[in-house]
Order: sequence, then structure tokens, then C-alpha cells
Amino acid sequence: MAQQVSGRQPRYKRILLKLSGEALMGAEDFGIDPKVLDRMALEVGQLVGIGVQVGLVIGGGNLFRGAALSAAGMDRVTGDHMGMLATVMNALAMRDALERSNIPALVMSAISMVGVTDHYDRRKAMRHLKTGEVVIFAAGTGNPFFTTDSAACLRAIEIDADVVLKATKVDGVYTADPFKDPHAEKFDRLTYDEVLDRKLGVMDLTAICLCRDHQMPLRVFNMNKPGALLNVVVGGAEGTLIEESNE
Ligand SMILES: Nc1ncnc2c1ncn2[C@@H]1O[C@H](COP(=O)(O)OP(=O)(O)O)[C@@H](O)[C@H]1O
Ligand SMILES: O=c1ccn([C@@H]2O[C@H](COP(=O)(O)OP(=O)(O)O)[C@@H](O)[C@H]2O)c(=O)[nH]1
Repeated sequence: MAQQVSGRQPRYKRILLKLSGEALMGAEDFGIDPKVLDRMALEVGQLVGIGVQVGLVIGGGNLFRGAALSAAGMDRVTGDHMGMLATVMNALAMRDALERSNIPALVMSAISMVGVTDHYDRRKAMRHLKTGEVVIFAAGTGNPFFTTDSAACLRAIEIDADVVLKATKVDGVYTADPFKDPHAEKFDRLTYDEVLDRKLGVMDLTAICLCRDHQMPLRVFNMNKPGALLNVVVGGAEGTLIEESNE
């Protein structure tokens, strides 16, 4: 039975939280900042504590990105394989942080890694989610030329999540990249088609199309703001909501 937070029930029963790899770097240039990792684990634990089922997809951009490796001369598919392996490392670090906080967690990888992680199995993932375990989906979709944003939307649809929560460095979707355009203005709500038509670059188009085709709502919010994740889940007006209609 879900408890109340500040007098409010959780708005969602099951979420898919996408954490960008770069979010794990904190103020560093590369790798994982243990303090950031532990804070995120505790914030995820708060959701579990109020009865929310949490699926997690973590990016790999703090370690390797296929496109960047390819730009430096590496074969793109090999680079993407390295990027996917980077997401597995982040997933293992997150499982460790969750377990150190007594939050049960399981890593399921789209690339077989016997003895290191479980292999992705949708039915098994749903069973574990129902017991309150955090299920971390690693290695993206398992295929090159995709992103972990697409993997997050795909897994959310597969596990029948209520929403995809994209935790990132910006506090929502803007008219332009707010890091590049200081005059960019934030949207509270958008439709999938508005994101596609305006080419708003906060997420790749494959991910947006997947959500549109399966009516999966998406919320983009700032993970560097302590408490923002819980606020989103109890219904606070955090970040930008992308869904079918603004009506
Ligand atoms: N219209 C936009 N609104 C918000 N963020 C945008 C927009 N266009 C580009 N961005 C960029 O998208 C990033 C969020 O995507 P994310 O996947 O977390 O980062 P990355 O692609 O660097 O891994 C933001 O940090 C921001 O710089
Ligand atoms: O289904 C996937 C997901 C990820 N990747 C690779 O893994 C890297 C890390 O993922 P991403 O860039 O999405 O991480 P984030 O930006 O969220 O940190 C990508 O650049 C790709 O090279 C991939 O090939 N297929």
C-alpha cells in the first residue's frame, strides 16, 4: 500500500526513469562521481518507499559514445558496442549504490553477460518490478545506431510503464538548447508532433516517435535539483510534459 508524501499519493504506479550518463559525472569530466550516484540511489529509493515500481535506463555518455568514437576514426558499430558496454558499467555502479542503501535491485542487459548481469527478459522484469525491486535495463536496445533514450522509451512501452521520466541537466524542453541560447524559453507541455515539427533536440526523434506511436507520456526534468524526482512522481509541476494533446 503506497504511503502519502506531503499528503499526496504517487501519481504513477510504474515509471521508467532515464538517467543520462553525464548526470553521473557530477562536476567531473569523465566517469562516475560516487556522491552523485549515492544521491540518485537515495532519490530512487524514496520512490520505492512510497510504492512506485521503478525501471531504470542509464546512458553511457560519461564514458563512451559511439558517434564520438566514430568521429575520432573508430568503426561506428565497434564504438556503439563500447557505448553499450559503458551503460552496463554505469548500471553495475547504480545497482551497487542502491544495494548499499538497502534498496533491492537487478541489472538486466540487452547484451548477454553471463555471471555479470541477467539477460533482458520482459516477463522476468515485470515479476521483479511487482516485488518492489528496481530493475536496471543495461546495454540500451542491444543494437548499434540507437540511443539509451530510445531504449528507455522501448522498455517503458514493453513493461507497460505509466510514463518515461527523462532526468537530465536542463529543467525541461526549451525553444532552443538553453546552454546555447540564453533567450530560449521553457515549455510546460508539448505534443509529440510539436517536438518533432520544431526539431527540439532534447531527445532523439526515434525515441519521440516511439512514444507517440504508443501514447507513452514523457516528462523531461532536471535531476540536479534535489527532490525534483519525487516532486514529479507526486504530481508536482516539474519540467516539461510531452503527451498526445495539450487539451
Ligand atoms: N530544445 C531543447 N530543450 C532542452 N534541451 C535541449 C534542447 N535542444 C538540445 N538540448 C540539450 O539536450 C540535452 C539533454 O539531453 P541528454 O540526453 O540528457 O544529454 P546528452 O544528449 O548530452 O546526453 C540538454 O543538456 C540540452 O543541452
Ligand atoms: O541502444 C543503444 C543504446 C546506446 N548505444 C551506444 O551507447 C552510447 C551511450 O548511450 P547514450 O549516448 O544514449 O548515453 P547518454 O547520452 O544518455 O549518456 C551511445 O552513444 C551509443 O554509442 C547503442 O549503440 N545502442
